[in-house]
Amino acid sequence: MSGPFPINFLHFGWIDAADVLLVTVLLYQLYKLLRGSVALNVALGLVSIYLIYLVVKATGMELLTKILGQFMSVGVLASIILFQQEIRRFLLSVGKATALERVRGWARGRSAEAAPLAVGPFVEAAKSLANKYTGALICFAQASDLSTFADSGDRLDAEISKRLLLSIFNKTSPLHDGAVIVANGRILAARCIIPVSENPDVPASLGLRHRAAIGLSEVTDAVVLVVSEETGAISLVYHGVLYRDLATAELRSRLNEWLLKTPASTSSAALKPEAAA
Ligand SMILES: Nc1ncnc2c1ncn2[C@@H]1O[C@H](COP(=O)(O)OP(=O)(O)OP(=O)(O)O)[C@@H](O)[C@H]1O
Repeated sequence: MSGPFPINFLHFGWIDAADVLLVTVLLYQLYKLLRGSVALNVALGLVSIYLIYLVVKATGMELLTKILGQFMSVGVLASIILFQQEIRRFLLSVGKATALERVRGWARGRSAEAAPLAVGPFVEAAKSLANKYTGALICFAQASDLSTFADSGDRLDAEISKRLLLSIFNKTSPLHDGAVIVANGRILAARCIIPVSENPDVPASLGLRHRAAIGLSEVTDAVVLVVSEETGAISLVYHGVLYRDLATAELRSRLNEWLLKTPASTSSAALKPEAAA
């Protein structure tokens, strides 16, 4: 095949160029996913063993080739087990990027018009919780399906009310630990476990509650509200970006803008997003 790069002994065509480009993009995405986590070191270890295997095979060292060959034959299975968290996050981010997920969200009737969400109870509850230094984590589902995370907790499927939110996050409540998931204008579940961000750029001062909020927003389009137990600060996280220490008006404005798609009021222009990603 004649191609753009005629090398005497190689037939390097446009398809090969596209192939190399796609593999490069894939490897870069994998690197971005693993960067900063121990999984990157494990992956580098596996790649090194594979390279050694290729060298010993080419040089004809039979015994070592056999031993490493056995190792490589279970390598795919071992990688799936070792990297299950990373593979899950990768697949979630691929799914999130596809238009299909939006269509699914539309089909579930989750559009703002189909199920208008009253942000008032959340704003009021966040204010009360913050005043009492009670921690809270509330995830608002949009197009991405959060039912897997809801399954990790206790299903409620309850009507939204400030009183219920305060009861859930009350420190003596058996439901207060973990996250509340809100979907289709209902409180879907409480005590849910959501993915924790492994982004090394997240400030060390932020604990697990904030890291979990950032983590979920990295792999879904959910909006996450966090009330800090330590400082009483109210924050929002959206698409991996943390908006810290919000005043009530700013909180309401952002929730309206992101969940109900109504334009932000002028007060929200004062927001200083703190990049967490
Ligand atoms: N993966 C997770 N999914 C859901 N909830 C979580 C997760 N990780 C931590 N949490 C919640 O966060 C609480 C721990 O918060 P921690 O003090 O570590 O975080 P923080 O960000 O410093 O918050 P705060 O400012 O409120 O102290 C846990 O008790 C639990 O309720």
